[in-house]
Amino acid sequence: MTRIGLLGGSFNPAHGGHRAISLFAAKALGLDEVWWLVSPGNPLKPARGMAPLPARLAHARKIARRAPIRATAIERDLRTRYTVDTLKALTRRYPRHRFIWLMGADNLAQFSQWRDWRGIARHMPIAVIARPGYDAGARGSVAMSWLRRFVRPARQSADWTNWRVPALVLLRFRPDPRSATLLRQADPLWHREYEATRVRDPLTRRYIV
Ligand SMILES: Nc1ncnc2c1ncn2[C@@H]1O[C@H](COP(=O)(O)OP(=O)(O)OP(=O)(O)O)[C@@H](O)[C@H]1O
Ligand SMILES: O=C(O)c1ccc[n+]([C@@H]2O[C@H](COP(=O)([O-])O)[C@@H](O)[C@H]2O)c1
Repeated sequence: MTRIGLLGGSFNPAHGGHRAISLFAAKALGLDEVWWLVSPGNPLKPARGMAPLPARLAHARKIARRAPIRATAIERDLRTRYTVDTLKALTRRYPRHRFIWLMGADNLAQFSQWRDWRGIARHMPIAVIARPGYDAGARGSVAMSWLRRFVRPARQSADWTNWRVPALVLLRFRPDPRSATLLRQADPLWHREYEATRVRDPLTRRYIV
């Protein structure tokens, strides 16, 4: 049984914070791999200012190098945009893998706006990673008022494959202030260097265009 953590995101661009939280979650949860699901387009975010998918994937693959992290654009292949649909499709496609959904506290704060968010929680366990500036908002969020009753102690994290869903664990991690917003402010054209890059998806083996 392969234990996989799924970190969905725009990765516009990927950064060391993604890598650090993934390695931390992998250790805390005893994961074999973390898959970064580089989104073709977050349904709640405007397409404007979003770098092309091949550039985001190529850069994510670079940031993930030499770590047990696979950056993939598999949602393009699955033709899913909403996380609930992606998770169902992935568990169908990989029946021998066990998956846990990973997200930063900023995503938990808005989680109740996601399509069928309770369905996501019923489908697989969730691990939320602390993020500077967002932890209070996450704790007081609409989603948390329902999820609170399913919270598991962090000291039991490694046992997540035996949890009955819904199950949520809050992972304390040394605050990591890095963000894609800050990187875009510093260099809005960060994706320029990937214009002519051909990038192959490590899971589907297809070239992403
Ligand atoms: N520094 C961080 N600490 C904790 N979680 C993080 C951090 N950076 C990103 N994440 C989490 O990684 C996932 C993907 O993040 P995303 O690609 O949106 O990057 P971001 O830095 O949050 O981007 P943006 O600033 O554009 O919103 C989300 O679940 C997000 O909460
Ligand atoms: O399914 C939804 O309704 C939904 C709404 C907003 C965001 N998401 C997912 O949340 C993940 C984080 O997105 P982002 O843009 O905040 O990095 C990414 O996998 C998105 O597809 C999903």
